[in-house]
Amino acid sequence: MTQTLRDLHSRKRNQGMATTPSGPLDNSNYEDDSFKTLGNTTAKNPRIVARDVNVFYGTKQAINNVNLEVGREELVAFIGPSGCGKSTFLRTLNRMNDTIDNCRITGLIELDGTDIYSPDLDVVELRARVGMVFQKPNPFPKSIYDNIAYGPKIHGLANSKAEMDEIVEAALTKAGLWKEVKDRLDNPGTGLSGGQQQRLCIARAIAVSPEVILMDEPCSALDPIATATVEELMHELKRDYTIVVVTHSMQQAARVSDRTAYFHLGKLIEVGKTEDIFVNPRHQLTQNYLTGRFG
Ligand SMILES: Nc1ncnc2c1ncn2[C@@H]1O[C@H](COP(=O)(O)OP(=O)(O)OP(=O)(O)O)[C@@H](O)[C@H]1O
Repeated sequence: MTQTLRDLHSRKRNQGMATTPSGPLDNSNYEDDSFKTLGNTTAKNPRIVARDVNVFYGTKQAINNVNLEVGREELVAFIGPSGCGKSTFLRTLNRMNDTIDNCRITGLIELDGTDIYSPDLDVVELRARVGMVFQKPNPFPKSIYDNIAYGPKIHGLANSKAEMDEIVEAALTKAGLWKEVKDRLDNPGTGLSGGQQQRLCIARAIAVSPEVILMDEPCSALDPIATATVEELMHELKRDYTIVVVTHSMQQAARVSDRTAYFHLGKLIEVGKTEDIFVNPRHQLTQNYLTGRFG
């Protein structure tokens, strides 16, 4: 069942509570070195653990001392004003920032207890375990079948054509696309609609059996109907995968996520159950963002 902002607020009203925060908001200055993220940054049974993470582009600091855990079978949304560091932090989780020349990261990020920045870690394998879906659907200029088969081929996941067929069908089925494309697997992936292309990219990530799927504004190039389909899919997928999604849409965060993390100028200001963040934000900055006072 998806939840909407209206659901969250009406549930609150039905409980006889105001929809404005019940307690005084915290105004602590996030620029102070002593500032600590409000809310519970830990997760039961964490799959991802980030400790004291800082990210620099040259001399500019984009992420400042972020601590966060993400649990298995959990969908966490990153929200916050443009430029606050959501995408930068997301990219630290599968070392996509490695591709940016002047980017430097300090701190610790673990996936299932393994330091992903360890020098002997295989980054290609890491990016299969932590897949990524981007803002703009980016299918390869290949057939629908080959888009999915590409990763499993590289990672040697199939011993025969029959096994590869099974992987392709399973990934497309999980991404809710099989029925729509099963009769045209040889057609180019780029010929699909925007929403279908995005589901193809999700299927491509799934095909290499990841543990985590990172999504960077996955619906921002999609129309509302394609967005709804992808959001439904996110709901389905969180049963099997840990998902972290960056979104500019507060409605989307409210609809799909279990926990929400609010970033502001490189700091993780507040994190908590999505319902709590939306109905009872604890920091003034979070409330300002949620009520549209900035961002
Ligand atoms: N490759 C880069 N080189 C230098 N600075 C960068 C680079 N990428 C991002 N930044 C800067 O780092 C800060 C965080 O950017 P980031 O893209 O992570 O924010 P964001 O919250 O995802 O923004 P948006 O919502 O607009 O996508 C910004 O000040 C941005 O200008």
